[in-house]
Amino acid sequence: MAPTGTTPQPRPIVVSGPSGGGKSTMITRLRKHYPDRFSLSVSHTTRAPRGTEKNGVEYNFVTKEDFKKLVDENGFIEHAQFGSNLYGTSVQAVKDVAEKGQTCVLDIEMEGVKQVKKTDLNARFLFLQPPSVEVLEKRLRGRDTDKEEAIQQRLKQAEKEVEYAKTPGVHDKIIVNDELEKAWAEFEAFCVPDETERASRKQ
Ligand SMILES: Nc1ncnc2c1ncn2[C@@H]1O[C@H](COP(=O)(O)OP(=O)(O)OP(=O)(O)O)[C@@H](O)[C@H]1O
Repeated sequence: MAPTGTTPQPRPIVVSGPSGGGKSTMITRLRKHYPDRFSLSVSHTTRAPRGTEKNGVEYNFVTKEDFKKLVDENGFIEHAQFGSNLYGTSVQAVKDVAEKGQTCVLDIEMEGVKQVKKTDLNARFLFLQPPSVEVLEKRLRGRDTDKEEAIQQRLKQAEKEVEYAKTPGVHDKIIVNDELEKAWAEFEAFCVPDETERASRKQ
């Protein structure tokens, strides 16, 4: 149910951490157990809708002109170009989730975290840290999704992410993703602080 009157809107949760740190693993699990409570934001794109895709559902479909205008207005948390198309997560898209009474979960990298901190989103910040560079490398290889060059690049970027995460006050919670079940329990407790609610989650 959408919040009314003085009911505070759910605060977005920003999940960051090195690529391969386990963000997708945790967020997928969270959404499976709490499908009505958590939601992802709808991204903007300048590519054309495909098939049955609807504006505002799969994406917010916009023109290049409108996209660039929003960039100039600092309306994006993150944006990037893939091929000839632009994609981005807007501040408003995150607010839209909160306005529906759901907690928006954002999976973003360091620069995005800094950007969120400049907004009025009042987010909570969680950092997923791999136990070591060696373990991270093993997981990235085990995932079998990246070429060698991409793995090396991700490991280099990981060092920067971990360094930034050491800045006092940047994150509300740092979880070392060593043993999956232990990390999940900490992750779940941060996202759903209420024990009773956790006890009645969907299986
Ligand atoms: N605690 C864990 N123990 C062992 N393997 C794990 C653990 N957590 C995640 N993994 C595995 O590590 C790999 C990377 O995890 P995942 O894809 O969730 O990372 P990510 O942070 O979402 O990465 P990206 O930012 O690149 O999307 C996956 O194959 C996942 O199954």
